[in-house]
Amino acid sequence: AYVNTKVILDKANKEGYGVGAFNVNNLEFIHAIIEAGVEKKSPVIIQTSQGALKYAGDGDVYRGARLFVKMVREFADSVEIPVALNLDHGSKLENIMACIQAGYSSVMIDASHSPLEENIAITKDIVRIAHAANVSVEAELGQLAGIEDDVVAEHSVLVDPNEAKRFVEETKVDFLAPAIGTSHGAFKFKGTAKLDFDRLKEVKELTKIPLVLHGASSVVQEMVKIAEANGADFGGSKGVPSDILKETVKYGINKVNTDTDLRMAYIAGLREFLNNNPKEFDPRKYFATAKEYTKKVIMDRMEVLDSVGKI
Ligand SMILES: O=C(COP(=O)(O)O)NO
Ligand SMILES: [Ca+2]
Ligand code: NA
Ligand SMILES: [Zn+2]
Repeated sequence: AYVNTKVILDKANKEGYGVGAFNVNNLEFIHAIIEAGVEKKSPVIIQTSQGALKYAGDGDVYRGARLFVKMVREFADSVEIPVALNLDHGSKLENIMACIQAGYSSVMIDASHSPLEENIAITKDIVRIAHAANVSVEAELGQLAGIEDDVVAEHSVLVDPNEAKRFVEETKVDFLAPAIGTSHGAFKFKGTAKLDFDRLKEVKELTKIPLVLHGASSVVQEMVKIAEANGADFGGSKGVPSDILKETVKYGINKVNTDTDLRMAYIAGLREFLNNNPKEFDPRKYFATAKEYTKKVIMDRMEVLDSVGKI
């Protein structure tokens, strides 16, 4: 069933487990996510970046938003598990409005690189507009190192728990993404993975709402190795280990943003298939292994997050 993201995350918050929020750019990744959710009887959040709207709409973000709602709703309405569709890292009003108008379950307004007062003001406006259309809202406090669509942050700026309390009270935002040391992509840590659990615990204590972990991919080495055995060069890649991910869920993370792990699995399957099947040119064949590997890492993640059976 197609649901509001709040339905999925309020339950996860109440019962203390995590739900994967999986990024997609095309139909094939939607297949992997839905199949994994059905097999594991797990809720799923499917999400698209602003770039995905442009990509799927072939340059038109309004068309992209409508297309994703139609594709996701079609699958969601044909399965029992709860499925939500979220705009990830919305920063431009045009993309946020396109998604609200198209019927997304939720939108993220990411103004975390702006001063606090500005982030509060913008988020307040989006919450008012989105709630009027029964769409829930995610916002972010602090900054992840690395690149977010069009914003480059040299280093991460960790969340201030007291700012988080004020932010949630003033904006009435539904979900909050506190920066606690992760970053996007496949190269998250130079040395050992270390997140600021104390800040996370404080943010949860002070806000009580569902929290979101960005940059949460583990960079599954099994997939990295298959990709590298078939020509990829992902040297130095490192993500959030599963045991650390479990700790973040224990301390209050409920939405776990996962993009890189799906990309790694997909490219591993694609490279392996293409190298082993020089005569094949049917996309339904050469995308099959890629989907299977992607579905596998999603199902494994549902076990780690403890969202299995939670429908
Ligand atoms: O935060 C993410 C995804 O992070 P990863 O690169 O770790 O998958 N999307 O908003
Ligand atoms: Ca941000
Ligand atoms: Na998001
Ligand atoms: Zn993110």
